Amino acid sequence: MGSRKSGIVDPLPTPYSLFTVLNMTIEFVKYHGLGNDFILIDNRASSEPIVTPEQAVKLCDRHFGIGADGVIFALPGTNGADYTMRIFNSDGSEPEMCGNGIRCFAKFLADLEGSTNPTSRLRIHTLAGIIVPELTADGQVKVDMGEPRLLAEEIPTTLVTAGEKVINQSLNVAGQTWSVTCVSMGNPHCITFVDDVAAIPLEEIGPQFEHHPVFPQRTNTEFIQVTGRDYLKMRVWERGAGATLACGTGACASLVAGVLAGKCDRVATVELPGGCLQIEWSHDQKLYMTGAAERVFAGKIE
Ligand SMILES: N[C@@H](CCC[C@H](N)C(=O)O)C(=O)O
Repeated sequence: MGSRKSGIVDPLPTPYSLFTVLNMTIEFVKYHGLGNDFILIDNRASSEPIVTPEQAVKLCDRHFGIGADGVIFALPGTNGADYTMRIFNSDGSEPEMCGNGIRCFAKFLADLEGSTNPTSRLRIHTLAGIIVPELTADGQVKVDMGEPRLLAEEIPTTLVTAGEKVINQSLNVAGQTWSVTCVSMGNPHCITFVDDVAAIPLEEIGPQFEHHPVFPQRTNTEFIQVTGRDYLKMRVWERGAGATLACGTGACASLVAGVLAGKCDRVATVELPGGCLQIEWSHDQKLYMTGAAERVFAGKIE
């Protein structure tokens, strides 16, 4: 930015205020789930997000905007659901689902509705289907995340032929062969087990997994170190958001991959840089994720 190389001057960023970008006043609340942070917008008066993907990129900017991994909209429910959740990643792309985001969403709705009922369960319509979060008595949120999908076309990936599963398949990334397992939680995940998660050069290899040609819709990538049959350490490179402090769908997908590989039990703690999630792959085949979601602050762009 603004640097001089061989006589070419790169343009400096054009200054902007968020109000000029949006051209309207917007109220928002910032939440995080284990440091995976989101701007929540009350969009109940309209069935389309009131912010465009391009505007969301600017809201998420950590230097010129509010700063977040994504923007989440609370829209009216459809097909019998109580609400609809839509989300834009910080690069403006729209994922099907977000695990940490839906816990924040449940807290946001409780705040909007003034509900403190610890047993309230909501049916939330997402692009990954109906997801059911529930506020627990200890202030956490437990989410019925639905069933994982394992077929190549459901991920989607071309790593194996349609109808097959990707379990411990070789994938060449950054000149290295990785053994990967792919799981969809509505959104795509590529999981690889490593001896030491701390040693993974995430910023360097994360983008190479994300944009690998075998993933036509890109992918989220999880690096997992198994430290016990009920304890996984995870680092994540998220599609459309980069290295984040946590990923709820990624933690669920990683537990499934661990069970399929015979490396862990069906109930485990997943430790992420931002904290821990409790994940269960129940015998009804559904994933249940339990963890924190915290309100950070409320604001108004004007
Ligand atoms: N952080 C989220 C996942 C958000 C979506 C992801 N970046 C994608 O594009 O699929 C989570 O907690 O699940």
